[in-house]
Amino acid sequence: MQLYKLVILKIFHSINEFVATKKTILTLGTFDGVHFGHKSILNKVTQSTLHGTYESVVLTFFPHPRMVLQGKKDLKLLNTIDEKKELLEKLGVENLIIHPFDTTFSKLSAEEFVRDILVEKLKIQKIIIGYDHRFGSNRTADIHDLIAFGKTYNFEVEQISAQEINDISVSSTKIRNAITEGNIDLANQYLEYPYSIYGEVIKGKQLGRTIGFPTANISINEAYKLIPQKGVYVVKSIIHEQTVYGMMNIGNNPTVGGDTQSIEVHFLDFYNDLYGTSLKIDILHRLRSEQKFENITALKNQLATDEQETRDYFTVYQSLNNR
Ligand SMILES: Cc1cc2nc3c(=O)[nH]c(=O)nc-3n(C[C@H](O)[C@H](O)[C@H](O)COP(=O)(O)O)c2cc1C
Ligand SMILES: Nc1ncnc2c1ncn2[C@@H]1O[C@H](COP(=O)(O)OP(=O)(O)O)[C@@H](O)[C@H]1O
Repeated sequence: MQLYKLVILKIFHSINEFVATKKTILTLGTFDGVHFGHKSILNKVTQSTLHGTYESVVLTFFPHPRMVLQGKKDLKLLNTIDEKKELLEKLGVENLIIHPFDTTFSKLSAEEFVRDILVEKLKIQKIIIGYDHRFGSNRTADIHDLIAFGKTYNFEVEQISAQEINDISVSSTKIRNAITEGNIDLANQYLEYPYSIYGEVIKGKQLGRTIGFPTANISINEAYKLIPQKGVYVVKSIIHEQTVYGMMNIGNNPTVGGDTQSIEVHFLDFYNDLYGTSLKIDILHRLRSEQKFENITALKNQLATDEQETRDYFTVYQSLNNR
């Protein structure tokens, strides 16, 4: 049985901010999605610190090294930093260091990184890391070097096997691809939680209310957040502590001549003003692709059908979740 310690995750925005009070058990990585594969590594870290002799640390970099070193500004990720914080806290991680990756940092030699950062600053007792991890400027050092440094500087290295690494990288990519293709059910299976978006409700064209389907237009702050394929989805949210169900469209609203992409949710049996509210929207299931209708009446008819399908979905969903 897996034991968990209730922790409040401490966040550090740089390695320099972190002050170790005990020796640490550390892992290093992006952990995009914090899916089932990542959880097996993170559980190794938290289980090793369960008895309080050591403290757990996850070291991650933001911006993502690929954004900095390869100029990949269009890199899209499953989790925003805030989402990742929440997911790591649930797993019982005690410390998260989000270090700003920059070119100066990337120029540290392997030995400087190990000696000055891992040993001196982060006080590692053990590092849990993939067998293929490379580090130091130009990625010169590998796991064998790390094990050798461990003997010099007195820390343990626990390797994650090729099989486990393969599962993890395949699934992060698989989940991103599934979401890009609109296959949200598959993505959610891999994630073991519903993929979600988070943003503020902003003003739209004020058209929704005139056709009987007001929609909260969601504005997402993080340009790097992966948005699912255009289309209509069944969603769930919590508004003022109440669970609300809804249907969401991601698209350009071609029927009303839209050219920019919007994300809008019509909540069922809900009648309040939401402008300025921040909402987390859990995306549960895809209903259909976005279509250009002949006229507004045809769009309205389709929305009524979508509403019925959404209600049917939640009838089954509730009976499964109340068992
Ligand atoms: C569940 C749902 C499905 C939708 N599907 C379509 C669609 O297939 N084609 C389309 O042009 N617009 C679609 N819309 C968008 C409507 O055109 C949009 O809600 C309306 O233009 C109101 O926009 P507003 O909130 O900016 O006033 C959909 C909206 C919702 C909530
Ligand atoms: N059931 C509902 N679902 C979504 N928004 C609702 C609902 N009822 C009221 N609202 C409010 O109405 C607004 C949407 O109305 P709408 O006419 O579509 O305007 P806009 O184009 O500005 O989104 C939402 O932002 C929210 O404040």
